[in-house]
Amino acid sequence: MSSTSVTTITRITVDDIRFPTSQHLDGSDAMSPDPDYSSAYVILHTDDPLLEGHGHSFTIGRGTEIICTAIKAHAHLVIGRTLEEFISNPGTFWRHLTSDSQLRWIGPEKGAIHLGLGAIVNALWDLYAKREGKPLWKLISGFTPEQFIKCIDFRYISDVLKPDEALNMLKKLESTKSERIKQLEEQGYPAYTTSAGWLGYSDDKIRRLCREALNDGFTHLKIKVGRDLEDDIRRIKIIRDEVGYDKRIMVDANQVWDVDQAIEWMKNLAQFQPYWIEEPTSPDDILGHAKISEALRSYNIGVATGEHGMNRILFKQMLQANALQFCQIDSCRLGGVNEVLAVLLLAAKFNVPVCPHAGGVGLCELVQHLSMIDFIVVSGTWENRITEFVDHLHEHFDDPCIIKNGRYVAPTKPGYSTQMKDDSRQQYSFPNGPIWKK
Ligand SMILES: C[C@H](O)[C@@H](O)[C@@H](O)[C@H](O)C(=O)O
Ligand SMILES: [Mg+2]
Repeated sequence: MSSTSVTTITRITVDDIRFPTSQHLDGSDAMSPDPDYSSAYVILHTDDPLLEGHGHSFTIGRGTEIICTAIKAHAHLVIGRTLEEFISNPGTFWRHLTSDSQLRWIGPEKGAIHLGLGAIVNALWDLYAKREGKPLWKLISGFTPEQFIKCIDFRYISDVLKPDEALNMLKKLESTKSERIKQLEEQGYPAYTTSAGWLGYSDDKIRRLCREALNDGFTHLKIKVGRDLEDDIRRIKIIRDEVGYDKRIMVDANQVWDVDQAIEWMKNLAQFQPYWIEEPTSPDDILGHAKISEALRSYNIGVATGEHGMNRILFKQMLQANALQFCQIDSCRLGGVNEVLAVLLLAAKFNVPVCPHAGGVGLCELVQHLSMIDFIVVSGTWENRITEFVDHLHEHFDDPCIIKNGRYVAPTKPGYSTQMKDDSRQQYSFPNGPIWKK
């Protein structure tokens, strides 16, 4: 801690912010044909007028008001608390936030209440990082293994990963951390793009965006599938035609299939050598994912899932059951940074690469920090790891992510890159902002 003063959280403000992305079918997939990328947005105000923590949870339009209410329901758990309480034991503070005896009933640790929690927790980390004058990835990379462990609530995962074991994993990588920080600052973190692959895009637009992706240095592209097999085959052919076979293509079905249907459909797409199939079926179906993984192994197609992974317990079981080959943490679906760190550790223990879900609005800004922490502190490698990037709505952020040559450039501004511009928050405020009044 760089300062000895005490900072108290005095009030919170919550905003419902929606972008009309459905107009151009940006973000469209087989399950969500018309998403309006949105943010349930919270500001933690403090008794220091110059210090605020900003956080948000990603939604796709209707229902954002429910997450805003869920955020407000946590207000009594943070107002009057000090930043120093959070800093001195972030894991205990996280347990406090998830343990309200009545709120728990509408979770626990899942659904709307957990999305609300994620926004608050992300805002706390933004506040902490801003106070320390560091970007979040650098703040956490600078923690001792003991400090890192203190961020995590091991309840419900200690049967698989005990704090002592996690501590030893982190200690093994401690002496080489500075080399990785240097590598990261020089080269950036590997990314892939989904910008070309939305289901509602025309063939011409797909072709143009594929070319742009190659020009921008991307080597991995993701596209949406699952609405119609013939259409999938036609669209993947276009993309293979544009990018060739030395680039990797991932496909994403956004939960539309039954388990056996997923296997059959993917056998039909195997000729195009997809690297992974993402969300082939219900995000809660651990054994279903295991069956799909097993069936597609000989085709060299991995299963990726996690953007709807509600908590660390689900990830624990997915990993135990060999149900995923790519672990897609989501910075808002999980209960913010603390729970993400738990899942990073679990994935490292099972030797499964973490390839975060991003896109949306503001998710790229957040997950870049998490991948960087994974690289420097937890897994110690970026081998087989790529973080999603989608080129939408970055202009609304104070510290937008930067992609250079297909890689995320390490952020340098203090905070968690969560802060949206005041003007954007006003313009896109739902339903009374000027954009929605039109
Ligand atoms: C509705 C959204 O755009 C999703 O399609 C998107 O998050 C997607 O699953 C992704 O992996 O980027
Ligand atoms: Mg997806």
